[in-house]
Amino acid sequence: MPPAPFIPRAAFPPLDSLPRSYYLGHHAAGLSKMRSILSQIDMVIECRDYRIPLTSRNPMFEDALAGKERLVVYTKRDLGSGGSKEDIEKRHSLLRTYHSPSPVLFSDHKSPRDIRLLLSHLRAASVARLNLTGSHLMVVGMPNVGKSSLLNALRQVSLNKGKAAHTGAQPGITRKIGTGVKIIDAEEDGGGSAVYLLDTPGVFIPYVPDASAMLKLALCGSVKDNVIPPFTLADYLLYHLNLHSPELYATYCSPTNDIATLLDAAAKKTGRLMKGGEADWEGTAMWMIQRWRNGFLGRFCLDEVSESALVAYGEAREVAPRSVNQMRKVGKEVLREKSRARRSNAGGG
Ligand SMILES: Nc1nc2c(ncn2[C@@H]2O[C@H](COP(=O)(O)OP(=O)(O)OP(=O)(O)O)[C@@H](O)[C@H]2O)c(=O)[nH]1
Repeated sequence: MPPAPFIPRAAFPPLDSLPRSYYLGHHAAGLSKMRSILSQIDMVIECRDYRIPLTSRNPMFEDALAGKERLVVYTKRDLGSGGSKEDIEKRHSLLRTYHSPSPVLFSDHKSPRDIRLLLSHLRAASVARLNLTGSHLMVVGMPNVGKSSLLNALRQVSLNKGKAAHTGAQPGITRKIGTGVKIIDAEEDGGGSAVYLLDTPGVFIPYVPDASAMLKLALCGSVKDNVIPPFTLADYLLYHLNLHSPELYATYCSPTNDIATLLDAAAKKTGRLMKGGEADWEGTAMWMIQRWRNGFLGRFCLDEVSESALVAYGEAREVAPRSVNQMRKVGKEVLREKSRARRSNAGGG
């Protein structure tokens, strides 16, 4: 008798005890500073992660930076662009319509073509502004979405200059708003004034109401890796790998819905063993998550981008202003709670 076909999990088990916040002091301070300098800014570039186009939206930006010319850039395009050309074009077209009238661009920071397209958009917008003192732009987005990498890439391709901003694989590398960095030189004969870009710290959402959204954000690196246990995150990754193709981990084991089986097999194969020969689950889970983040374990989106998903998302957005206020309240409470805990730790120890 042939073996029964493998059936992936249709849903990830609910995790009520999962942390739902990663709102830090420098996030709140960064957002407040952005608000205070907004009048000096001509355009906001809002970065979102291509793998989670809906989940990486931070409604607080829309609230705090409302009324400014806005460009949406989907970063890390290369990490989510598996699938057919038609599928990718359909996804892009849906996202463009969804954000209209704000323009939308997709970028891989290592693709000179993507960066040149972005530069020509920024140059055209700057020419239209007729601003003799130069255009001043600000890049915003969730932690680790790729803001500083984008700034460096724009500067490198446009001016052939080295890194101006620190980047890293963990969130929170940029913690303060510095000064604008030139990314486009002024051109003579009315060709446009110089363009400066201001990097900002990533800002997380004070409270993520949906556990699966928290898992997606953590898997994409918006949350520090000690917030969600690596075993849970690897299990969530396995859930998505199975929805795409169990072939993605075929070098380690046959299709499975059991993360322990996959971690045991991968640990054995890669030598991630502890004393006594037992598999190092935590180390192997982290290694597997990094492999996916670097594009070596499938390149796919975690958010579904379809007409119906966008309609459902748009309906949820209708209530956004109220939720933003609620989120702010929860965010403040989270910060208060943290400082209370710090004080009582200091007092007790
Ligand atoms: N594959 C790929 N990786 C990217 C891309 N853009 C950024 N990265 C990587 O993503 C990680 C985070 O990039 P950063 O530019 O530091 O992110 P950030 O948004 O400035 O982070 P914060 O400091 O938390 O605000 C780094 O490891 C980058 O190399 C991209 O387009 N493709």
